[in-house]
Amino acid sequence: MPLASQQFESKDVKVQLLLTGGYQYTVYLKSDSPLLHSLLRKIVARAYKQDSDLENLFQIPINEGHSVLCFPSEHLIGVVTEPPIFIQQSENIQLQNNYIEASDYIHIDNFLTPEEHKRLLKYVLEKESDFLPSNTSTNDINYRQSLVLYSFPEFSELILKKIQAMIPDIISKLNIPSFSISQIESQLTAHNHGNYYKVHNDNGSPDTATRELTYVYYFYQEPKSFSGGELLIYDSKIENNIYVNTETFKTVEPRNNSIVFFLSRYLHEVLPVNCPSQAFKDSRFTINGWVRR
Ligand SMILES: O=C(O)CCC(=O)C(=O)O
Ligand SMILES: [Fe+2]
Repeated sequence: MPLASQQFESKDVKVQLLLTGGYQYTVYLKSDSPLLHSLLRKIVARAYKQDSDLENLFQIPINEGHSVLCFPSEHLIGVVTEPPIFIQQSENIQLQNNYIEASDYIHIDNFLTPEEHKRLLKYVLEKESDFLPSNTSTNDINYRQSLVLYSFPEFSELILKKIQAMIPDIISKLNIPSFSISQIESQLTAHNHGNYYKVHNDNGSPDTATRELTYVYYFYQEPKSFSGGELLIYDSKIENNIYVNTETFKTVEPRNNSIVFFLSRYLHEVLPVNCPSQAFKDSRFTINGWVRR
């Protein structure tokens, strides 16, 4: 049972146990504790009617270890966690410990026509003063450095239409279950000298949980005036029932006028960009976003 998280630091979680007969108990567990994961696995097993080799008896120390709460596992009907822990309901529900899932991506060149590409570059340079420093859902200032333009109506419609038309083919090439699209988000970014985005996934919080696919369209002015800025997409494995990245990854070169698609749950990062001129016009530009189910 993969849990949707990547930066899963060990921290306290308030866990309310809902038992048959209307009984409720609140316990505090570490987010990476095997007991918490057993409780969540039990809920998933119930949901998917997969009762297997899971624990039959829970014994949970309470009152600072002076008492123990025991109950048969079939009496557990739900858990309320604070902060929220979302269980990723994916096609990989049977992934086992030590199984390595190789990441996959589709990279397509010549996404825009030369004329559209030229127009987009001109547009972006005119909008330089509207770009804002980027942030992350955790507001960690050292996690991501780049500039973002959130509104670019002159281009977003064109891009979104093209992407929407490509999705059935992308789903088939990535060999993932089909889903109906509820929304396609987009933003425009500029990575200049020293900018980066550390390892993250794109759907690990409650408000991003329905993101299925990430796309990134790369464009820049020729001759290319930066190096670096490669996108690394990590392979994943399940460790203590949590998705974590392995040491292995695929490297995506941010080729001019190309677009890449991959699963939003994959861990990925943008390596630092080296742009000696530090001029905005020489940035590594992207239009990127997410296809939601
Ligand atoms: O710029 C890229 O290559 C990826 C950006 C990214 O991962 C994101 O914005 O979530
Ligand atoms: Fe991302």
